[in-house]
Amino acid sequence: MPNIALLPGDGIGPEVAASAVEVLNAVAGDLSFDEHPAGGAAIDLHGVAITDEAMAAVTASDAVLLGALGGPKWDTNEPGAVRPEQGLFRLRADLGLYANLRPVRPLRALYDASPLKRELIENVDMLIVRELTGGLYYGERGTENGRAFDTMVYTVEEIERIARAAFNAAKSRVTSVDKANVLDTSRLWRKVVTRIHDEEFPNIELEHILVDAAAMKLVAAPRHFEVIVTENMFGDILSDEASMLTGSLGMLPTASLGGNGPSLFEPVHGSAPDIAGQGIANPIGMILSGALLLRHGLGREEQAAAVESAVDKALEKGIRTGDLGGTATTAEVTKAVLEEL
Ligand SMILES: NC(=O)c1ccc[n+]([C@@H]2O[C@H](COP(=O)([O-])OP(=O)(O)OC[C@H]3O[C@@H](n4cnc5c(N)ncnc54)[C@H](O)[C@@H]3O)[C@@H](O)[C@H]2O)c1
Ligand SMILES: CC(C)[C@H](C(=O)O)[C@@H](O)C(=O)O
Ligand SMILES: [Mg+2]
Repeated sequence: MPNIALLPGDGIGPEVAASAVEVLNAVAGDLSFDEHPAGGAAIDLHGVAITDEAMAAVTASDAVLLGALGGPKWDTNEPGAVRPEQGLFRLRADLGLYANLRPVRPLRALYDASPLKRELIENVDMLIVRELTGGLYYGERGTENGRAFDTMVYTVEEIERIARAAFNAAKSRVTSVDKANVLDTSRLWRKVVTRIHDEEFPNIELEHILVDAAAMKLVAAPRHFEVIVTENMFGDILSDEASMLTGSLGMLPTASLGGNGPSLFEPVHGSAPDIAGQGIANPIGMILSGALLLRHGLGREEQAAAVESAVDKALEKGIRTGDLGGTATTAEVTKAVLEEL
């Protein structure tokens, strides 16, 4: 019986996590869920964003399902203060999850929900491979004497392994996104990605694009992209931008892979404090994260595909939450997906 560590988190996290659990239980009857507070919920209870006990349970689990962490209640500008996001950083780092896969597949039923023209997004099938345990998020930082600093560090080994993850995921083309006209880390990134390509993946086409131009091209010609590989913060920003090809930030799932233990699955979106507690959050990004958990976390391709197909069919029938221009509640969308399963 696979044991799933469930970290619903804050804001809409628990609302959408409940939907994903319902769907996972419907498609796979043999999962057990072991729930722990994380983020703001853990700060309120224990004063830390994730406890050592929760980390031990997570480490011993078969896969981790996370809702979202954070919110205005715990926002502070005090340097060194405990913040909900620290729970996320500890999970990613301690589990060694350096490869964050963010698939962007606009569904036909939602072409009209995107602010982009239909002819631009038709047949887009993109994967953003975001480096997740390096760069600015994990560099030395500080605030002192009226100045603050965050440092961006990448090692050759960190770039090699994320490059391999991207080339392995690609059928024909990888676009590496950097800022090599400015940053030393990006110049190293470009050099290492090129070497891994030339030595190990010569049959895949490799191109390099600067991040500012990539941000433009993502909305001007999204079909151009198959696999995008990029450093931690560029990947964070570009994936929220890319979510609008699908109609809403609430649509995108992610898989964080690469460690020796369990992998972690969470939607791209955050705790959405502006709509939390109303039962109107879009649960699809979270439900699709459950599908990625079945596929990458438990090796259950058939069950993963069944969830994805149920989501497609439910949306084809017209049900939508407010972020997609509809009026359905989280529970109604979840029920519609369950009916298609
Ligand atoms: N992985 C995570 O846990 C994660 C990710 C991103 C942000 N956050 C945190 O969440 C908090 C809020 O951040 P934010 O407002 O910048 O980003 P957000 O992703 O929470 O919300 C941005 C906008 O998108 C909407 N939205 C997001 N998900 C939605 C959904 N499922 N259905 C409908 N609408 C949805 C929100 O209502 C909001 O208008 C912050 O504390 C941030 O640090 C956490
Ligand atoms: C909450 C925040 C720290 C996080 C990140 O930047 O990694 C989120 O935006 C994400 O995309 O998972
Ligand atoms: Mg983000």
